Amino acid sequence: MSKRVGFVGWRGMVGSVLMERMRAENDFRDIEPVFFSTSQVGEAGPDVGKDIPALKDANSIDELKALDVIVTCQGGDYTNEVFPKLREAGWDGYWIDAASALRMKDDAVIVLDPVNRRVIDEALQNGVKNYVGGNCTVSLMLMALGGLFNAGLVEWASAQTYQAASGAGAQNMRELLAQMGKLHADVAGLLADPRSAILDIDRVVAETMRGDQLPKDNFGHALAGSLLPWIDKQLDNGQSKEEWKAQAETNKILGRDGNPIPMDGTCVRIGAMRCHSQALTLKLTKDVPMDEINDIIASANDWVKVVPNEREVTLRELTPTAVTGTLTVPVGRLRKLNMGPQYLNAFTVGDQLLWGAAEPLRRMLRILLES
Ligand SMILES: NC(=O)C1=CN([C@@H]2O[C@H](COP(=O)(O)OP(=O)(O)OC[C@H]3O[C@@H](n4cnc5c(N)ncnc54)[C@H](OP(=O)(O)O)[C@@H]3O)[C@@H](O)[C@H]2O)C=CC1
Ligand SMILES: N[C@@H](CC(=O)OP(=O)(O)O)C(=O)O
Repeated sequence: MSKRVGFVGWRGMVGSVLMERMRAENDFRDIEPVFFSTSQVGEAGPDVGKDIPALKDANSIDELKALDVIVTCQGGDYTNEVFPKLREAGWDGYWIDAASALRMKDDAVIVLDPVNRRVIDEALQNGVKNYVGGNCTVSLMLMALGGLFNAGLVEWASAQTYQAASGAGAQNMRELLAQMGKLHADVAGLLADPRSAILDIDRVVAETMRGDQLPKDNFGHALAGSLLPWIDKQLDNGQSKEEWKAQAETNKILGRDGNPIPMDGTCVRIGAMRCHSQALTLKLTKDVPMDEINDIIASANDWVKVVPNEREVTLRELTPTAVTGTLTVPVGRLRKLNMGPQYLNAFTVGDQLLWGAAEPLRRMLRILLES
C-alpha cells in the first residue's frame, strides 16, 4: 500500500521548488499525497497529476497523526509549535523538515545523501524518525568538496561566502530587485546622457542608497550596489549564527561526533538572486598532488563538476548566472596557495533552493519509500 505523505509549506518558495522537482521526477506516482495549509484550509491543492483532497489544516494534530510521513517547508516556528505536540500525541511517523529548528537535536539526522548516505542508512536502521535538511551554505559546500572531507583530507577549512537574497526569503528577493530598479530610476536621465559625469551618477546612487526612499523593509539596509557582512543572529563569541553553522552542521552531516574538523569564516549577503557562492581555504592533512585532488572532488557525486582553473571557462561556468535553476555544483579556482603545499584554494557556486533546500528533502522521501 502506498504511504500517506503530508506536505506542509508546499506553496512557499522552498516548497514550490520541492513541488517542481517532485513533479519532474514523478515522485507523486508512488505516494498518497495530502496537502496542508495554515491559511487556505478547504481550498484546492497543487496539480500533482492525480486527485487529491482539499487542503487540510496544518495545525490539526488529528489530521497530521493519520500520516506515515510529513514533509514540511513551513519554517521553524511551525516546527517548534506542531512537532512536539504530534510526538506527545503518540505519532510515530517520519518527519522531514527544511527548517533549522530540529537540526542539532540528538534524535535528528541532517540529510545530504550524496555525502552522508551511510549516516542516513544507519539512522534508519536504528529507528531514527526525524530527518532535517542542512543549512544551504553547508550543504552546497559539501556537495562541492565532500570528496575531500570523506577522504579524510581536510584538517580545517575557512569559507568566505557570497550568499543570495533568496536565503533571506521571497520578499527579500523582491526587495533586491526593487532596490536595483530604484537606483537605476534615480539616475536614468544622467545615464541616458553620454556627456554626464560618472561621479555625478555615483553621487546620486550613494545618496539613494543612504536615503529613506530605497525599499528596505526586509533587509533593513541597501543590498543593491552594496553588501551585508552579517547573516542570521549575533552570537556571544562574535560569530554570526550562519558562521556557527559551518562547523556544527558539517561535522554532524559527516557523522564526526568526537573529532570535529574546525571550520570558520565570514558569511556575507550579496545581490545575487538564488545562488550562494563561497571561497574556501582548506588546510589538507597532507600534500596531495593537484590531479589527485581534482579526481577526488569530481568523483564524489553525480552533480559536482570541476571547472579548470582557467580564466575563460571560470567566468563562463563558475557564476550564479550559469548555475541558477540547475542541480550542477561547479567547483573551481582549485590551486595550491602561497602558504604551502597543504593549503588549497577553492571557489564553488550552487543553487540554494535546490541542493541548498528542496533536493535533499525530496531524496530523503525517496530513500524512505525505497527502504
Ligand atoms: N529560504 C531559504 O533559502 C531556505 C528556507 N528554509 C526553511 O524553509 C522555510 C520556508 O521558507 P520559504 O519557502 O522561504 O518561506 P515562504 O515565506 O516562501 O513560505 C512559507 C509559507 O508562507 C505562507 N504564505 C503566505 N503567503 C504566501 C504567498 N503569497 N505565497 C506563498 N506562500 C505564502 C505559506 O503557508 P500557508 O499555505 O500555510 O499559508 C507558505 O508555506 C524557512 O522558514 C526555513 O526554515 C530552509 C532552507 C533554505
Ligand atoms: N540562512 C540562510 C538560509 C536559511 O534558511 O538557512 P537555515 O536553513 O540554516 O535557517 C541564508 O540566509 O542564506
